[in-house]
Amino acid sequence: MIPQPVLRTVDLCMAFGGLKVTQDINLNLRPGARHALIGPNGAGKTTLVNQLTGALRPSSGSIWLDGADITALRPDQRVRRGLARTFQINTLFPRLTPLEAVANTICERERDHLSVFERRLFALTRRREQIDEAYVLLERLNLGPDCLRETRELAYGKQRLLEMALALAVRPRVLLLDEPAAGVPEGESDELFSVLAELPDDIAILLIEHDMSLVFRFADCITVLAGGAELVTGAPAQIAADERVREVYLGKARHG
Ligand SMILES: Nc1ncnc2c1ncn2[C@@H]1O[C@H](COP(=O)(O)OP(=O)(O)OP(=O)(O)O)[C@@H](O)[C@H]1O
Repeated sequence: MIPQPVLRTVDLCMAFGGLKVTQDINLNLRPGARHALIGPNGAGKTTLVNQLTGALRPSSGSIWLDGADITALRPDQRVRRGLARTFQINTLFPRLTPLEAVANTICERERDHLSVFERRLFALTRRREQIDEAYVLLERLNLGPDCLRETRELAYGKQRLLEMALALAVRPRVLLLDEPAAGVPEGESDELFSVLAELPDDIAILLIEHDMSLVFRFADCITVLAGGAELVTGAPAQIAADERVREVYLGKARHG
């Protein structure tokens, strides 16, 4: 039996004035998917991701997470339901250590499930468990040795890994990775790929990325956007062999 999609869009459309930037997008991510979203500059990838996260309200169509319509939910409500993202632009607190940042996020996640009375007690506990969980997560992302340094001292690639750790700390069902390789020096990109390859199997991942070598190594399914519309969705081999994709995208890709 084919599993139900964990994330689904139905005829999603977005227009800025007369400009249609997202046109009838029907995206399906099954649990554990490794799905990439590619397309030339201006194809509408960021606009689509912003609708998925709730930063932008679609003009029409709907977004479904685990069978529930989340189209009208705020970004924070979507995160609580298991939809997490990383950002293209670094949004970290420079003076916190990775351990503090991730442990704080884990505490927030735990507090969400508590009553007001329980929250007051939670504030009094020592939070050893959350710190241990944060450390295990940081180790998994190769950040163990850096976990007590201030974030601003970390190499750029390490900061991108920390963004991923923060998104994983909310225990998402779906993780949106918005150009994780952007700005990462070549020497650090292999580490990024090995971390991506080790992410938990039960999390569905939507990767938006210009680095074609990363996309084709990572994804088991690729959607190509062109002019705001879905050109084709398929397995990497199918996408690589598609003449239309070559024409609209691969020939012009920045890193392709
Ligand atoms: N707020 C806005 N108002 C008007 N037009 C917009 C707005 N945001 C995006 N656009 C337009 O929508 C189109 C798609 O932009 P978008 O940033 O989503 O593409 P992209 O595929 O993410 O591009 P890139 O790969 O360069 O990041 C572009 O033509 C852009 O100029």
